[in-house]
Amino acid sequence: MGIIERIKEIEAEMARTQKNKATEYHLGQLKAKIAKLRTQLLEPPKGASGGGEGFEVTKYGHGRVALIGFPSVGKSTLLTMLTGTHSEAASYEFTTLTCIPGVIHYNDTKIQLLDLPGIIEGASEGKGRGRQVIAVAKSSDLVLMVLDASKSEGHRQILTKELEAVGLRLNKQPPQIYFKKKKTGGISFNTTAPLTHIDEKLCYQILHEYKIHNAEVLFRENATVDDFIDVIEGNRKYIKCVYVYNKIDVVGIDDVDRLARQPNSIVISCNLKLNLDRLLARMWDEMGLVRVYSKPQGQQPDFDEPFVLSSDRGGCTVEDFCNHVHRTLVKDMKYALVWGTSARHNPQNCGLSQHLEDEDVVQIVKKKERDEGGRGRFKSHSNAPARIADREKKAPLKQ
Ligand SMILES: Nc1nc2c(ncn2[C@@H]2O[C@H](COP(=O)(O)OP(=O)(O)OP(=O)(O)O)[C@@H](O)[C@H]2O)c(=O)[nH]1
Ligand SMILES: [K+]
Ligand SMILES: [Mg+2]
Repeated sequence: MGIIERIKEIEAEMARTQKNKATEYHLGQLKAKIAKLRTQLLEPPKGASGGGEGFEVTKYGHGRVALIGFPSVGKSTLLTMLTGTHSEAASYEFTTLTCIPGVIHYNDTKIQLLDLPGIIEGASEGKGRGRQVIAVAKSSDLVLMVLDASKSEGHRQILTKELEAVGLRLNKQPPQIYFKKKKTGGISFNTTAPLTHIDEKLCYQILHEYKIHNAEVLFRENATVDDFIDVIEGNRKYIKCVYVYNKIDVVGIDDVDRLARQPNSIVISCNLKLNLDRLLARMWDEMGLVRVYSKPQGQQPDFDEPFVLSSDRGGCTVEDFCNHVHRTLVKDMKYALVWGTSARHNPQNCGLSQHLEDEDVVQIVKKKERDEGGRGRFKSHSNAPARIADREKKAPLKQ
């Protein structure tokens, strides 16, 4: 029997099994069995080299966003509208057959947007080009799940399930569970929060299923069986997802209103160019990018060329900023002067661990240099983002 058939069989058994206290342990074990099989399914066949032809696109810009959705929901139309890069759009399904990259220029940053072939139910098991498409989704910082506002609302659940089946976790934080395999010593089980979904015995059973007999387990939150399995598997990818309902030009206002109120959702129409600005702003917010302007001593900062940091990737402390500018800067820094929302007063004298916020201005004072001690001040720069100009009015940027 193949892996997919075995997964189906276990799923059927789970569906037959009533959920109650007596079956809880058995169900937990079945969940672990499925998770193990799915992981096997994802392993590339022996001797295969990569696989996803046409799908390996080089990363570019400050972040990557993938367009995921059923066929003909308008992914390619959207890519063309947002990036100006043409991607063939047509009324028949599977118009797009590979990964088409485009670039969004927004807030002085560049975001790579990837158009992809449509995926269908069963994608996670290799139907269509599902596996390659999902691999691209996994490599992204944000998924835009494009949905057709006029089609079944079940599509959202089906696609979410497909992505979860291959280890993607949408709009979720990693579970607060410490887990470490050991060589000896048996299982040590501790918890700092009351557990209502799982108990020690069930944890042991799941670990047994994984043939793990020595490990340290610490639950720091009221996590579920699924959370625990995710932590054991360890290969989960936690990624943000915005559900984009396109084609609202063909549905009634009541439907538009209902869809717009779904969690993490936005409604748009490519045909009528409706709400595309809001989509861009939303995307920007979700990416959590932090623009930092570098100020050379005694000069204006260059407000056209931010250094772009990210709290999700690489971090956004003064140290991360230094590493962006030059690899020896951390070593040479005496302290940093920071203007902006992260500063308690302007400028604040900061160390390497200071967390920077979007549109902060940073001057690195090197060990050998003497800081200018309040000489000169910023003139508001013609291209300066409004927030910085405002801030300057309130608290002039000295130094
Ligand atoms: N009514 C309406 N039609 C749209 C809208 N956006 C796209 N379409 C149409 O939907 C059809 C499919 O668009 P595509 O951009 O090819 O969709 P896709 O998701 O890239 O499709 P595949 O590549 O085949 O998966 C085309 O006929 C588009 O003109 C919209 O906002 N409203
Ligand atoms: K199409
Ligand atoms: Mg397409």
